[in-house]
Order: sequence, then C-alpha cells, then structure tokens
Amino acid sequence: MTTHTALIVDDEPDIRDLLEITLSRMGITTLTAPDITCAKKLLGEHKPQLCLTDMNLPDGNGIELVQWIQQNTPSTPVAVITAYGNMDTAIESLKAGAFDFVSKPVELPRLRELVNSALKLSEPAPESESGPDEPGLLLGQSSEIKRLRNQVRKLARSQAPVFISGESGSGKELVARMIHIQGPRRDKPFIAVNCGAIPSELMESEFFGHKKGSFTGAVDNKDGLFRSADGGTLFLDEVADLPLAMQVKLLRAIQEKAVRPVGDTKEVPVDIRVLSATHKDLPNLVQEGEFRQDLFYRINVIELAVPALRDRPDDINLLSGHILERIAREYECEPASLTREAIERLKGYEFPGNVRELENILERAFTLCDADLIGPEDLHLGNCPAPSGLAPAGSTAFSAEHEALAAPEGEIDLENYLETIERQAIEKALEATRWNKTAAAKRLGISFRALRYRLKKLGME
Ligand SMILES: Nc1ncnc2c1ncn2[C@@H]1O[C@H](COP(=O)(O)OP(=O)(O)OP(=O)(O)O)[C@@H](O)[C@H]1O
Repeated sequence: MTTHTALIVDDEPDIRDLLEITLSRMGITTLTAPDITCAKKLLGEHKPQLCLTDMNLPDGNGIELVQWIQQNTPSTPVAVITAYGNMDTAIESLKAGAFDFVSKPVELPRLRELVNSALKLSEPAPESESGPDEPGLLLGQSSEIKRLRNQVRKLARSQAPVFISGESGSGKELVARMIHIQGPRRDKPFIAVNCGAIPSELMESEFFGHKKGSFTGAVDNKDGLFRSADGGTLFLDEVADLPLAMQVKLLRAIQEKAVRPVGDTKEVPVDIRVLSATHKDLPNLVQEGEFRQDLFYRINVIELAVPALRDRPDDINLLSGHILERIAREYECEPASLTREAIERLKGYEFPGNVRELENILERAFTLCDADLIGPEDLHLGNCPAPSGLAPAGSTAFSAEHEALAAPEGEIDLENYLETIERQAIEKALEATRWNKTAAAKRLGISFRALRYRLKKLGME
C-alpha cells in the first residue's frame, strides 16, 4: 500500500495538532510547518501529495504559497483554510490555483472529503487520458482546441466552479464532461441539467428534491438533482435561463453545500462540484439585472471559453471524419468521405450552430448522397441550412404526384403533423412496391440510404 504524505502549514500549534491527528487517522503521514519559508523547504524536499495551508502566516499569506506551488511543485494539490464566511478569500485562492478550500472551524467530515479528493489526484489517470495531449472526446488539432484541452486537464484537478462560455453547439457540455472524467470525481455521477427546460414551478423540487406528500403530485420522496450528483459534478447548462427566485436558492445551496428538500425541515449536506454554461452574454445579463451578480461571482470563479468552429477551420476535416465514421457505425454501412471541394466548402462556412450543425449537415449529406462520396452539392449549405431530418428541396417527387394537402386549421404541432405525412407517404410507397425498398425510394424521389434513414428515424424498420 502506498503511503501518502501531507504538509500542514499553520502557525497555531493547536490547529496543526488537530489536523495532524485527523490525517494520521486516515493513514496519512504528516509534515508540519509554522510559516511559508519552512513550508517551501519541506515541499521541495518531500513533494507531498497534499498541502493544507492557513491564510494568515507570520511571513506572508496562504495565497502566496498557493502561487509558489503552482510555479515550483505543481503536482502537489494545495487547499487553503479560510476564515468562516470569507468567500472572497476562498475564490481568490481557487483562482490562484488552489484545488479546494475549507472554512474554519474545520468540520472533520468536510476535511476528510477534501483530503480524499486530493489523494485521488495523485493516482494515475485512466490509460486513455494519460498522454500529454490525448484528445479523448474533445477532438481537434488546432492550437485553439489544444489550448482548451490543456486548460481542461488543469481544471479537472481543481474543485473550483468553472463557467464555460461559447456559442451554441460548440462543445460546452463535452468540455464539462471532460473536466469531470479527468478529475477525482470521475467515479461519481456527472449530472447535466438544462436550466431552461424545467418549468419554473417544478424547479425547486427538481433541484433539491421533495418529501412525499409535500404538494399535489409528490407521490414519493424525490432526491433531486443536487443529491443525485452527490460526490460528483452538477452541470448547469443554460444557467442564464434560471428565474431570479431560483437563482437565490441556488446560490444558497452552493454556498452552504446543503439543500433542503421541499416539505422538509432539515438541510441535507451535499458534496458537488458545480460547472455551468450558457451561450448567452452572462456579464451583460448581470448588468441588466436579469442575473444575480452574487451568483455569477460564485459560479464564474474560473471562465473557460470554447472557440467557435468557424475560428478553427483546420479541425473540420478531422471532426468530419469522426462524425462520418460514427454515422456509418449507427447505420451499419461503410463510412462516406468528403470530396476536397466539399471540405473547402465546409471550411468557408459560418457554422452558426457549430459542431452540432456540422453533425447535422453530414448526417443529412450521408443519407442523401448515392455513392459513398459527399460533394459540395450534397451539403446543402444555403444561406440558411435546413435542420437535420427535414427533406431537401429536391425530394418532393411523392407529394408532386398528389394534390396539395390542406393545412389543418387552428393550433397544430408542426413536427408531429409533418411526421405523420412523411410516415403515410413512405407506407404508401412501400405498399405499392411490395416492400421493395429500392423501388419505394425511387418512387419517393429519394436515395435508398435516405429511405433507410427515414425508416429508422420514424421507427418503421
Ligand atoms: N471538439 C469536439 N470533438 C468532438 N465532438 C464535439 C466537439 N465539440 C462538440 N462536439 C459534439 O458536438 C455536439 C454539441 O456539443 P455540446 O452539446 O457539448 O455543445 P454545447 O455547446 O453544450 O451546445 P448547447 O449550447 O446547445 O448546449 C455534441 O454531439 C458533441 O459531442
């Protein structure tokens, strides 16, 4: 069994003793230093697996030591002990590179959690992520994406809240997942929640859970997202869409590291790392009073910007290759490839919907191209690209055979309505051709692959 060593830096002998006893009981060898000078010496000599430092030391402050460690012994995770309620210092230390903080008076269960997280950081990362620039899920070879991967790897070691900014579909959720799976919480849940998709009246119960019978419809106890993510990471996507009333409650839960389920009188402690994202301009929403400054300050300890796809056109070829391979696996056929002209066309395209739009464009092109080669015309990159799954302008042969359909009166669900028409048209064509798919596709004026794609999408296989 490997023994771990921790360095405790505090000028008060009583606190040093308390921390030493707690850590020793966890099987950890301890070193102690009363000041920064002594701490630096011990760090250099012993390279401990954890450093725990007080803020006020006789020859400087804890943040200086955090900064020194980032420069000189960056493999040692350092946590600071802050005065109770001093959030500013805690945030400053996280920004300086501390992986976590604990406030005074030190609660022992919280200290143990922190120590366990720190020790996990010294365990080797899983094989696939151990290379110096192993792409993992975040593909790309442009300098922008390499820099992002590097930042992700560093931030994975910290417990600091990270705010991920970037355009829609640029990969914010993927970045959040990468931070989680490369960090010490990787064995615990990663829970992503789209804050804009929860009805406001259900929000509190969705986030914090509820007790059975606390309101009509609460037929059972419910944990809620915070408790489901306990020990792991909660990713608040589209955080700008949180109503103001909920922002207050969220801030409280994050600060107190505890939640009170609806209908309960007691608070339940939770240990989660909060990551958040939005494609909206959050600082601007703060200025306009639509997002609380205190919550913004709390979740935006470190900001990570995901570059737009148009700003890294050199990644388009690589990403396209991976996407086409994935699609081919899904449809169990050979992957298609792009002609040189198609790649150039993609490189010059704006991609307002970023990587997600590239996925949609390629999926559509794949189903519509006849050979396994996608040319620029198969991409259908007009000024306004059609969303995935909708037929392009050329595939109206079937409806041309028929009289124009009368649009229904009043409110309709357009998606469902179109799907019904599509299903009926395909069924008719299949019946007319005795379920010969090649003939049915011809009759519908679409490629064989496009028919297969639609059958799969509509669950008609
Ligand atoms: N660098 C990348 N390598 C591989 N796949 C990527 C990359 N970036 C994004 N993707 C893929 O693009 C799609 C959109 O990514 P993701 O959902 O993370 O974007 P987002 O910024 O969170 O979107 P939204 O703003 O809509 O929430 C996903 O399928 C994701 O796997």
